[in-house]
Amino acid sequence: MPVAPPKVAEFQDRLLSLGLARVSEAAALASANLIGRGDEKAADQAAVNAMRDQLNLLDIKGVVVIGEGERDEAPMLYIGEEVGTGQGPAVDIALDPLEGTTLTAKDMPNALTVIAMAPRGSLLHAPDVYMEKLAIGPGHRTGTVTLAMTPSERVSALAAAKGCSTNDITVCVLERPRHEEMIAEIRSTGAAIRLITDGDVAGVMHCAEPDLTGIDMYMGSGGAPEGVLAAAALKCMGGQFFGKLLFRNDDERARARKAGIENFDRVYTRDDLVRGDVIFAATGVTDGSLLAGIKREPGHLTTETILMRSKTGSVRRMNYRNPIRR
Ligand SMILES: O=P(O)(O)OC[C@H]1O[C@](O)(COP(=O)(O)O)[C@@H](O)[C@@H]1O
Ligand SMILES: [Mn+2]
Repeated sequence: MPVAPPKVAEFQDRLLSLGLARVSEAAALASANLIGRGDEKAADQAAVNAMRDQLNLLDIKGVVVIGEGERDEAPMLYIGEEVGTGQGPAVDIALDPLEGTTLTAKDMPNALTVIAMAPRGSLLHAPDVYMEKLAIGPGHRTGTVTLAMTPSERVSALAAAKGCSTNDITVCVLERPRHEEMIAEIRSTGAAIRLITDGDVAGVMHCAEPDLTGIDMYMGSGGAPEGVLAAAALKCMGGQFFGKLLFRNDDERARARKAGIENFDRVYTRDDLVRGDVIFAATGVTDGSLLAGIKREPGHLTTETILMRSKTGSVRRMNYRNPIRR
């Protein structure tokens, strides 16, 4: 008689998502004492340690596919690290224990802890290279804007889709010398630009809630790992995302090949980066337009976490009060 294959535990996203919120909360709480202390490395390390400890308590057979770096350069939460108790569904994990290390060290807005989880094999193994990104919120026809359009064409196309003037569009862009030309071109349309110094996962997420954040579109290059995390967030919140990997040298191309990337010119859509259901949690570290940062009150710290599931489109906001034990 043929032996029945072992039962594969299902991706129980309803239950797992609650565990995921604790993971992002723990990372944020661990970085609390390092907000505004000018030490990016210490803040990141604290978040990494806490995130890893909490992740290892979850009943999953997890593999980090977007993590702190390659195994030889990141001792913890490196790409390929197995996490969880090993009892449970096989999942891919994408994480950034502190997205905005500099924002945290300088106590500037929109630093987050971020983690996403999906069935094994469904998240793109993005190498640590740059990615050209473009995002808009929900409610628009696919291809309303594309990476093939020039920045000014994208602004005009989105304004036409929204039935407003280009003057009414706000684009979020990372303030970098490499973006100077793009910024000038966006400005030539009359659109406003919200420049951010770091944190493009939050930048992209802002597009999903334009009424709350005032941001309609995100464009420019940033980390490819952050691109996968942003796509996971938009898959839950709604919205379009396009990304193309950018290579500066052969070393970066070799990294991509190692990660299994074959087509270097491919434009990835949101659903190419995240190919199935995903759950996503982010906790505010410093105050931002989407999430409140960690608050220090007598005797406790409080956090705000956004917890989302793409299967249902459910978005939960959770406040957590963590007693300070002495
Ligand atoms: O600073 P660069 O090289 O332009 O890279 C941009 C990337 O760095 C960040 O601003 C900050 O990321 P970390 O805090 O995780 O290092 C990302 O949001 C963004 O994708
Ligand atoms: Mn980051």
